[in-house]
Amino acid sequence: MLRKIFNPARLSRFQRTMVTVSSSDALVSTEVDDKTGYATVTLNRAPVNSLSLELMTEIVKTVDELERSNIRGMVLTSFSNKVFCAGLDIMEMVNPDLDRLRAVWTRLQDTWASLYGTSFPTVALINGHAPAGGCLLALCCEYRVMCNNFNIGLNETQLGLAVPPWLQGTMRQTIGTREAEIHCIKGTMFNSQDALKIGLVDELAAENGEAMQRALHYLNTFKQMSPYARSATKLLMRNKDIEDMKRGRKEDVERFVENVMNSDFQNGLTVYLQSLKNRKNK
Ligand SMILES: CCCCCCCCCCC/C=C/C(=O)SCCNC(=O)CCNC(=O)[C@H](O)C(C)(C)COP(=O)(O)OP(=O)(O)OC[C@H]1O[C@@H](n2cnc3c(N)ncnc32)[C@H](O)[C@@H]1OP(=O)(O)O
Repeated sequence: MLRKIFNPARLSRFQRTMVTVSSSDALVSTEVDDKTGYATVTLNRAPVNSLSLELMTEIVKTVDELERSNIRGMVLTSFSNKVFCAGLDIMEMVNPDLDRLRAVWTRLQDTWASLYGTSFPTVALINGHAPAGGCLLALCCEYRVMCNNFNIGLNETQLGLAVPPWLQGTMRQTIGTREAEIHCIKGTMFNSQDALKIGLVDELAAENGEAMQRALHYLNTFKQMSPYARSATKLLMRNKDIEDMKRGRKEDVERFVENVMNSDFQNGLTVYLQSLKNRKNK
């Protein structure tokens, strides 16, 4: 069954919808161009947009609001021109409170489902590094434009985390089964050129302005197309994955909690955090 379908009857409402901008201290800010109907959603959590419970809650809220306002497309990007998103906030996993840890994983599932299942077209403008959960955000979008000289990939296994089945599936869909298996297991991080070669991203750009032009070009390809046919086709392709995730979500949360509470994982995390700091001090 289709979960959400673009409703052309609601278009007239959209045409009256004007520019929306969130407050300057918001974790996620949104601007809608009233001429094109395209929203630019900017992740705004300094320094590296790591996915805390609060940031993920804002992402889900933003996508839900955009879904209700009938925009014609969305570009997801970062305030920083160095890091698109550094993945899950590692601090959420250090000696965590169990209820909050469960909420974090549940919200990551929600973030994936809402971004992956938008009726409108989505482009990730990857203007910085995108490890793990950062790569996940990009994979949820339909199209990926990446700036040169950054890294992207699902490096969870390098951190001692297993990649959940729904995230593996999104990777499989993007780069194919064989490559997804190899690179999820290895936890490969790709530089921009290699990410393009393997199909993890669709286009490269020298800088942000060019990346935005390429992102808008993708959105413009749907200008003359029936929004109904477009979104119905997308959702018919994606809804089964979302339903599958929802069916197994409780077990998925418990696997994550077990993984994180394991003492080897906690020890590894301390070493990993220290290695991040040492790298910085070099
Ligand atoms: C079968 C089912 C099993 C269930 C189990 C499931 C588990 C699967 C999990 C799958 C989902 C996703 C998981 C994740 O996302 S884990 C997080 C992975 N992220 C990383 O490894 C990124 C680490 N960071 C970096 O590599 C670099 O910081 C980066 C390249 C992103 C940027 O480098 P840069 O030099 O610009 O910045 P700094 O390294 O100096 O960082 C600035 C400060 O930010 C802190 N930082 C960085 N990343 C994170 C993070 N992810 N969380 C929290 N904090 C982060 C860093 O320590 C610096 O802090 P200080 O200024 O205080 O030193």
